[in-house]
Amino acid sequence: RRTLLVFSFILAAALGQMNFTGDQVLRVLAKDEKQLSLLGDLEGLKPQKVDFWRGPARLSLPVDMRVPFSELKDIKAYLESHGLAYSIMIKDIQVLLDEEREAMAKSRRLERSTNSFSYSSYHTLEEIYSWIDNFVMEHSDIVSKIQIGNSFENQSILVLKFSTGGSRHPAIWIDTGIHSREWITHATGIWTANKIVSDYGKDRVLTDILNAMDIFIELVTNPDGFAFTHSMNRLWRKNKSIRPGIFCIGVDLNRNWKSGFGGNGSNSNPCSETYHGPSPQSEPEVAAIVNFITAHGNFKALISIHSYSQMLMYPYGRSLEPVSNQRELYDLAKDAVEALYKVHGIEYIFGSLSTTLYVASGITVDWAYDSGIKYAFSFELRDTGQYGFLLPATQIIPTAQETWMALRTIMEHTLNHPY
Ligand SMILES: CC(C)C[C@H](C(=O)O)[C@H](C)S
Ligand SMILES: [Zn+2]
Ligand SMILES: [Zn+2]
Repeated sequence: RRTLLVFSFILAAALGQMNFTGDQVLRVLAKDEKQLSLLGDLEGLKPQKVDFWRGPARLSLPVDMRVPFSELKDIKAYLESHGLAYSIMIKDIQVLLDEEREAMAKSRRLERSTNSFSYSSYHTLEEIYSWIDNFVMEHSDIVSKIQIGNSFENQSILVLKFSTGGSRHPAIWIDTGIHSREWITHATGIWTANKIVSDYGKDRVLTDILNAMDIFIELVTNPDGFAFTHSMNRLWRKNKSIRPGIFCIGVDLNRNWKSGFGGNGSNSNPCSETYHGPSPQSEPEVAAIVNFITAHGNFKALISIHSYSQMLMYPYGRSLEPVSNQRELYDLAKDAVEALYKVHGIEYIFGSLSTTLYVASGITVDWAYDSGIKYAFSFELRDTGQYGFLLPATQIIPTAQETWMALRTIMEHTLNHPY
């Protein structure tokens, strides 16, 4: 077994999988705005000096940043010279990556021998796409698969439709994996899809929802980036688009939407992790969703799932100005996080995006809200930084179970408050 493990690492190394040995995630607490902007100055440098896992937001929120081993000395000197206090959240990224890969290899062997899909493991793009085909075949009475477009690298972009009939039921949209490194979100989406077909006809609330509304789930919203996190760079966030004369790859798909495009909290530097792209909906992965939701014309709720931080937020991200139904969204978010807390005691904070996290422009939920979808939410799943994007697979099912109760609360409210 050890030899197999060693072999797979050698193979991965040979195939070019990036190595993060010695990389650390530092947690920095800025004392004042000056210090916060000093951190911001580290963003988008080439070669990359730091990779923000939780970007500079507000003074009360810590900044988490991965520092490549080669930059550690300089960055720590930079922080100390400016009196920026920091702690080491993760002292060697590669250790966690090795554990993650080992868990996946073990699970894959088990899945092969039992010919069953493990909902408590992470999977590759191919494994998820073949799960989708089996899942749709097994539950063809209620689930169908729709291809809404192709990614930049020509992967098909797939959406699961859950419907009990009717021509144009009011609909609910859920997307996971728009940021490819946020692996817990795809895994949560897959478990949620299975939960819907398992509970329909048993859970009164879900049955009422599905008898009156359709649910659409896009599990791999950034397929190119997701494939890249398996093949080359586990911490890749953006899509994989390339353009002549631009020397960094990828656009942040959560900054490429029309609403507030190019505003504060998005970056015009193509090397930045929050690069908004050349124009709104320039990315096929975003354009596919815009076209699909606009053509359907009857979506009543949209939920875009990210990680990490344990937050439930609603528009706006682009400005501090409250949306018209702010009170309702606040109360609904409160109900949802209470339902989530009851499952495993996990605490979420909630509120509008710009006031709870940071100002971010060109984001999914602002576009949804401005398109008339009054119930628009963005989740940040577990955890709060101990593992960050490298959340162990043992937490997949607990995370999905608690998230389901919040999703169900939002969907129930949407059903009971037609507009
Ligand atoms: C809704 C937004 C602001 C979520 C955030 C991001 O896209 O930066 C995630 C934490 S990655
Ligand atoms: Zn994200
Ligand atoms: Zn209500």
